[in-house]
Amino acid sequence: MQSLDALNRYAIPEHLFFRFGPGGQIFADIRNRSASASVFLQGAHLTAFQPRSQYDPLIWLSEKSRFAVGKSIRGGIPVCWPWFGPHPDNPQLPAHGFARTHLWIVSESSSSDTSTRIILTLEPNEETRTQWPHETPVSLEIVVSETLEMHLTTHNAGSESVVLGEALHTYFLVGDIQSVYLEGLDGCDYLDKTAGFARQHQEGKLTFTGETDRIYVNSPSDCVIHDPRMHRRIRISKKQADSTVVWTPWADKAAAMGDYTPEGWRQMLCVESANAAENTLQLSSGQTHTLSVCYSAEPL
Ligand SMILES: O=P(O)(O)OC[C@H]1O[C@@H](O)[C@H](O)[C@@H](O)[C@@H]1O
Repeated sequence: MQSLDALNRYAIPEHLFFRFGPGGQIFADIRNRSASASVFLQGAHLTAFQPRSQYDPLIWLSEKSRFAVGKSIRGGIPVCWPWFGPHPDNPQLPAHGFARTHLWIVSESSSSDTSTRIILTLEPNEETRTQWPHETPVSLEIVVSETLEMHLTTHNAGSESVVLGEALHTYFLVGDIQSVYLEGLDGCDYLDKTAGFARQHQEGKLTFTGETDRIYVNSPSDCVIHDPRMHRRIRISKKQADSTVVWTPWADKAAAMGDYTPEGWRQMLCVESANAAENTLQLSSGQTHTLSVCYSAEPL
């Protein structure tokens, strides 16, 4: 674990500070003329992002989120890696992989008045090798400006190819889940987890009237959340991410999860940029892959 002293090498006056947050966990506190953000070292987990032009944050964080060692934070942008959902062969291993519950290290930072960049890295270690016996260092570059950019890069430094699943599991803040709609998935097939992974076909825009849990495959286009209550659209532009996971738990599931307030689920929608299901990657020895996403808000 990097000490606060070691981390302070990457601090930048006026733009990037390292602080202790809830649960005694260290996070990067980022601010510049365009935006502010928080990124926890456990999981390289961004928990807040707000452009200064916006009255409200773009990213949702549960008021009941746990901030505990080895527990994923509810909300923000968990990094699902190196598998998405349950492990393909071993149900004992944690859902969505281990990257979101391990400590990452900070390896670079830079800033101008309007844009701050931080890179966090997770190297293979004794603990990760018990779950994933592969030499695949991973890094997450985060650029905080009027937009939020994320680049998740995996390098296969081992001698054999690996099968990799991944997602930036982004929780967006919305005015009311029942009044938003999502565009960008028209014509795509999806696997519906609420119906035993039945394969379905999307026609038109997506609205929300109950629990929704879908992996849209072969869906590289921009997705746009239209939010009349917040008078904005959120655009999600991705590269090298062929799947889009759309998830909202609704009341009963949220209540069963233990880290939602009773009404919290109404104000979130997950649109996850992923390589999952049939878009899972095969990374050959020596190969590097980067999944990139840019999030921006536009007035309605
Ligand atoms: O509770 P977790 O592990 O953070 O997962 C939340 C949700 O994440 C979504 O990506 C999955 O499709 C859902 O099935 C899952 O419930």
